Amino acid sequence: MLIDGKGLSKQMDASIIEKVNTLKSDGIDPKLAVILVGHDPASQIYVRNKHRKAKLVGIHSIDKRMPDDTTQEELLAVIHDYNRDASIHGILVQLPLPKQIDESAIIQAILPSKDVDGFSPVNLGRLFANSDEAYPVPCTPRGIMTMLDTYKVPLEGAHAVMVGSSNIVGRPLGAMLLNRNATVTYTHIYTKDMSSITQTADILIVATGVAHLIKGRDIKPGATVIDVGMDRDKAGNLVGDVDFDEAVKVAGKITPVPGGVGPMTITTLMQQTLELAEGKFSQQRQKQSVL
Ligand SMILES: Nc1nc2c(c(=O)[nH]1)N[C@@H](CN(C=O)c1ccc(C(=O)N[C@@H](CCC(=O)O)C(=O)O)cc1)CN2
Repeated sequence: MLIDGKGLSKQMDASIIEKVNTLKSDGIDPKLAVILVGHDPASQIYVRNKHRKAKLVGIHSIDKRMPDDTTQEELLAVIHDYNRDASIHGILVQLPLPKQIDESAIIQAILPSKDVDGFSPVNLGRLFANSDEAYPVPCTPRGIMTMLDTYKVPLEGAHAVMVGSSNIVGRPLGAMLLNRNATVTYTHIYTKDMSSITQTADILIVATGVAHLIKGRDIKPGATVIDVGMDRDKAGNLVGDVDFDEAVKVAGKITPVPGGVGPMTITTLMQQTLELAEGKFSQQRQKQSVL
């Protein structure tokens, strides 16, 4: 069965539009600030798509562009301005950043209460501690959890194997799955005999940036396969980290590339901007819902 991230994101958009309208009728205008430093071609596309989606759902978005040679101090000054601006509910800095800028210093400068990407150490700490508070979480992992729940993939007791342990996807997603009582194995570039581990996964999540790394033989029959990769094949086509033509014959459920995880990331960003504007994350001791 195909897990249709694109279709699901469209359904979610409709409900976000309704909630944004309700919020606006209460006098609150949800506002998202998106900061892009430099001219990375992929980042320019993702940022353009974020503004398009924001417009579609009625969220006001600020399109802040800064040149490639922006200094860390200049970027910090913009973040501090946005932190102080009460009309802005969510702030994100598109990653990756140019080399002269320390990514972690930038992420830490965003107020945790406006951290719509869920990357700040405060919010990640809450996630890894399985805190009872409500807090924003990284959008790609949350979008994947929404897909798993929507397609009724059992999590409790399932063996979830992460291939790739990035701060944006692998690590936080492993924590979310652990918080839902899955048995989580992280694998990475130093893992020995990776295939013997992936073959035991009930849920296999692949986020490595290596085109077609995972073949049919690496997958347990009937497993759910989530492909976070966005790579180019020799002909320049967009492909995933999973060899889809092989995997689809073995997997029980599988996400396509494109049209799987990517669209859910952007819709989840809108969902979290809305929730920040609603004040959901300022209510303490409210159990985090991943839906
Ligand atoms: N500040 C952030 N930076 C980055 C994040 C993030 O969540 N926050 N994630 C990625 C990039 N990203 C969002 O920013 C992103 C990547 C891809 C897609 C997407 O919709 N992909 C489509 C294909 C698009 C294409 O044709 O190229 C798909 O998979 O169908 C959305 C968001 C790194 N940086």
